[in-house]
Amino acid sequence: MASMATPTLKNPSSLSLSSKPRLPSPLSAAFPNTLHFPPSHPQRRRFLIITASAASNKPTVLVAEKLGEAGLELLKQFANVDCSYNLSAEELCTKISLCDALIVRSGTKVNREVFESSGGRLKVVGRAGVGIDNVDLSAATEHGCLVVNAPTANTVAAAEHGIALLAAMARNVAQADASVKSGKWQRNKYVGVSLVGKTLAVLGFGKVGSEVARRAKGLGMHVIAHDPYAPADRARAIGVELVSFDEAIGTADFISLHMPLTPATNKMLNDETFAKMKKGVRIVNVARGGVIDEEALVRALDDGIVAQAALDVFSEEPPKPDSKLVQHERVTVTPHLGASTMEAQEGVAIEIAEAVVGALKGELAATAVNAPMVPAEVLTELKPYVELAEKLGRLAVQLVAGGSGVKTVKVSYATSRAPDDFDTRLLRAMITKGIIEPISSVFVNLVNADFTAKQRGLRITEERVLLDGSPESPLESIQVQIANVESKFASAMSETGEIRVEGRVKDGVPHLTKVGSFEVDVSLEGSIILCRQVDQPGMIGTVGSILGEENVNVSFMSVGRVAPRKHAVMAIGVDDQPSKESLKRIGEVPAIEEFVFLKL
Ligand SMILES: NC(=O)C1=CN([C@@H]2O[C@H](COP(=O)(O)OP(=O)(O)OC[C@H]3O[C@@H](n4cnc5c(N)ncnc54)[C@H](O)[C@@H]3O)[C@@H](O)[C@H]2O)C=CC1
Ligand SMILES: O=C(O)C(=O)COP(=O)(O)O
Repeated sequence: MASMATPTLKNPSSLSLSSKPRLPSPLSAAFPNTLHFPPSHPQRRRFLIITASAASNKPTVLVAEKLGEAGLELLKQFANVDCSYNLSAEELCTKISLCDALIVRSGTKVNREVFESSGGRLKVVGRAGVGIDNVDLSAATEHGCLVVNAPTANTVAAAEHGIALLAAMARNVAQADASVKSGKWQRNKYVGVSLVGKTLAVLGFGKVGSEVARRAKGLGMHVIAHDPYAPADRARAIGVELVSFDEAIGTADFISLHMPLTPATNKMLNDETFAKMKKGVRIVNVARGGVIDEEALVRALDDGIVAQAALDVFSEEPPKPDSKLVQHERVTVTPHLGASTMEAQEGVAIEIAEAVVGALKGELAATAVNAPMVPAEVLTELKPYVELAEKLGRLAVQLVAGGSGVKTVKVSYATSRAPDDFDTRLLRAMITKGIIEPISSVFVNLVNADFTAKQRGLRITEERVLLDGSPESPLESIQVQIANVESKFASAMSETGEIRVEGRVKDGVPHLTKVGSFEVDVSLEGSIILCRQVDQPGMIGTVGSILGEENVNVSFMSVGRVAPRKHAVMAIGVDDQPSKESLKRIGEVPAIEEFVFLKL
């Protein structure tokens, strides 16, 4: 009849490291893994050893590629900074297990092996730049590692380099320079073409693409663009017409590439697409080498379809010295210099240092690449609900009878906010965390919650119950139901056969307000004993005095009943864990039909 939760359950309070102060950020709940390991977790042991030997409890940031001084200074105020450039893949994998964060540019492959080698310690990868094609985002997400980038500080530098290559290519600057330096004076050989009046097709009309377009218009070019996701009004605002891909490549005298490298853009320019281009087209690539099939480009150059190309980026960097493309007479090359101005590098370094420090503090970075970006003010507002969500998940899963696999969870949010004004991703992640962590060794955070749920075959469906009234508070209540399982506390089952717990936030504190079909009201602090009893006088006193005799402090008691003198559920909040003996004594009270002790 009476039952207790398994002793292996983890308690969030046991997750915090006493040697490491809790960070003051209100958002640390979203990234509890940045600070907390349960006592049994191997990572905790390693962490303690490292902090002890480092004689400080600062996190360690590995900076694997050259970063501007201002960014390094920011990092050093918060972390131990290890600047180790030119690491081999093997060295990186060895070092990474001692690091909480890694900062790279485009020259470091942060692949699955890196995340696996980190042993769970790596919390954040900062890409000091835009393109994150060198970071295995799936592996990062699976390992609960946040990836942030610095998306704005090098935009102008990349655009200026695109324009520099465009002009240099059209006037054969690089070839003529090499010729003069070799003692020649070939004025007729290096006659160029003019830019004014020519059509430039910008492929990828994002930050860099639109800055290139703006500058090209200043040079008197007719600019068109192709970007399936760009808003037409942004293009119109700078006098650029958005056209189809075929129209762009079919009418352009010059093509400038500015899309990210993704499976969809990989080798976008290939034999087939070169064949659709205007004969004599000139191509600039400051995006990524992989968006061009480089062998096809050599063929297109040799066939006269492409008159010239100017390339800052290559599918393999550095390219082989004898690469036909690099050595081609009509190709101008630079060694991935798009972002390399003094100004951009200082800006990027500050942008990435701030993002990495913020993430290590448990804040959500506005430049998160593999996690929902939730604005800081929304997070502050949601904080008590985040806590409520995790605790309801923890309670619900502890009510499941051993052996029943948890597969189907239904979450209902009662809110008067319109759907587009109420983002549930953070709450869903925390419910997932609450459900999964007590029954596994996996650590769940906002980054890996959906992935972990999917991997475990846990299906979480969400519904909103729209309430009338003022949308001042984001949420009235959260209900978590687990279907197709048995409960070790039969009274937790709803009329429709699911384990059901419901809670709300009162004065900023999460409360449990419903168990099964019983209304209760107990603040979700400490731990909880739920008892079902015959509703009769003196029950609160009886159980209270057993706990008092055992020196267990009761923080809250609440009784919910179906009807007077029938069954009632008593919820008792306790500060300390009662001994087995006191739980046994509670179970022996004749009027108590069942009870369960739940850790929060
Ligand atoms: N060479 C260098 O040093 C630098 C290179 N880059 C590269 O430039 C790229 C663009 O950077 P931003 O403009 O800052 O990024 P962004 O994200 O602002 O712009 C990328 C644009 O490409 C568009 N796009 C996506 N798929 C497309 C497709 N199939 N066809 C056409 N357009 C598509 C997107 O809708 C977006 O508007 C980065 O991904 C990076 O790879 C960026 C900075 C420096
Ligand atoms: O920001 C980008 O996407 C870039 O390509 C710049 O690369 P880098 O940081 O100079 O290696």
